[in-house]
This record gives sequence, C-alpha cells and structure tokens, in this order.
Amino acid sequence: MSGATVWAVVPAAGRGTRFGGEVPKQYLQAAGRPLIEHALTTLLAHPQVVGAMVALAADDARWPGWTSLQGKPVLCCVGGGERADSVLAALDALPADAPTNALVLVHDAARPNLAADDLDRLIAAATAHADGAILGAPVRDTLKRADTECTIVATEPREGLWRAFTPQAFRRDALSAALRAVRASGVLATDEAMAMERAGARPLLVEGREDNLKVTTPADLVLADYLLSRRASVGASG
Ligand SMILES: Nc1ccn([C@@H]2O[C@H](COP(=O)(O)OP(=O)(O)OP(=O)(O)O)[C@@H](O)[C@H]2O)c(=O)n1
Ligand SMILES: C[C@](O)(CO)[C@H](O)COP(=O)(O)O
Repeated sequence: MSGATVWAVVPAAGRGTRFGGEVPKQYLQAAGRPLIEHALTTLLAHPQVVGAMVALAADDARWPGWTSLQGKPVLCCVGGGERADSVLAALDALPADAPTNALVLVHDAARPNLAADDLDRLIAAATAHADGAILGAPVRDTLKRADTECTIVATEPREGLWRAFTPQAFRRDALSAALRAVRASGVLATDEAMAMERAGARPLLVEGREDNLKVTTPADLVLADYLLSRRASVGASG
C-alpha cells in the first residue's frame, strides 16, 4: 500500500499503580492475550506500519521477547520515569534508517481495543495534516468540578471539549523536538499532543470509538475482556 512510512511507538514501561497488583497491567490478559499484544497486533496489521518500538521498564521481567509480530519487526528499549520520557526514549531508539519525517503513532500498551478502521482514519488524517492528529471523542456527559471532599463546586461547560485517546500521530522529528522542549520547561506532558501544542502545532482531532479504552483500573479490564472476547468471536464467525 502506498503512503508514508509509519512506525508505532508503544509506551509500556508503567507500573500500573492505580490498577494495583503485582503484574504490570500491560501484561494482564484480556480474551486470552496480554493487553500489549492486542495493541501491537492491531498497530502492526496496518499495511503502512513498518515496525514497532516498545519502551519497557528497566526491570521488566514479563516482556515475551517478541522480535516480530504480523511479520514486522518489534524492537524494544528502556523507558523512563514518566510516560513522556518513555515515548522520547522510544523515538530516540528508532532505527537509523527510519526517516526523520516518518509518521510515528504513539499508542498506549494499556489500550488493547484499538479498532483497525479508526487507525486507518487517523493515519490518513495525520498524513494530510502537517501538525498531526490524534484519536479522541467529544465529551458527552455533563462535567462537574469537585472540591477535595468530592462536593460539586461547579458545572464546567463541555462545548468543544474532547477526551484524548491514542494513537497520537506526528512526524518523528517534530515530536522529538516538542517532547524535549516540554521536558526542559519542567512541564509534564500527559500526552504527545500537549507537547506539540506547546510547540505551536494545532493537531487534528479524529473522532474514534469510545471503546478504545485505556485499562487503568480492574473494572476497565473486565470491560476490555468483554470487548476483545466479543471481537474475537465476531471475527471467528466471519
Ligand atoms: N513511565 C511510564 C509510565 C507509563 N507508561 C505507559 O504509558 C501508558 C499509559 O500510562 P498509564 O495508563 O498511566 O499506565 P501506568 O503508568 O502503568 O499506570 P499508573 O499511572 O496507574 O501507574 C501505559 O501503557 C504505560 O505502560 C510508560 O511507558 N512509562
Ligand atoms: C495519553 C493518554 O492516554 C491520553 O488520554 C493519557 O494522557 C495517558 O494518561 P496516563 O495517566 O499516563 O494513563
């Protein structure tokens, strides 16, 4: 398939403290496979994605040691203390022959239910829009601001507000520079788009499925298992 060279960057060096338990959540199973495997499989199944770089914790003892999935290379590097550090480490570890202006898709290992059609639309949008693009969804609930006692102190306007998902797709060189700059400023970028925005970019929001959930708590894993098991059964039935 024609189109830009695309690399997947998967931050997977987290500890899953909000989830709890001994096993880092990216290695917990849903529909019989680790969350990280679901994420990598969908990313690498896209014809434009040429490989994946996975950022792992320095003491990761559970990485299965994949060197390829879907017939494409799976590389790994050591991540950092924050998610943004892990993303930057992965960008720096990309192969020397990966073009500096290659499109990179940064996708959380903890988001196992990425849909192939959402991925395809995101890549098309990020290829056409110089400032990149991210998957997300408009906020559809009323938003409340709470005080430390969980008492409502305000209702916040939701017009124009979106929830940011991943993948977030940007040109490799621009994203590396933006992440370095935001780190040097002492600000914690909770997603790649934040770093790009601070660098003056205006990334595009591409509406994706709400079930592209990030597994953060045990309840999320229950939902992810249901969604992925259902996807597998629908796929098996053709
Ligand atoms: N220093 C870090 C922190 C997070 N991540 C990754 O970034 C993704 C999203 O982060 P999050 O959901 O916050 O995962 P954790 O940091 O593991 O969760 P927690 O904040 O509850 O510890 C996950 O795939 C996680 O593995 C990472 O690569 N490096
Ligand atoms: C990148 C992200 O998934 C976009 O919503 C989110 O910011 C990750 O946050 P986390 O606290 O690192 O899970």
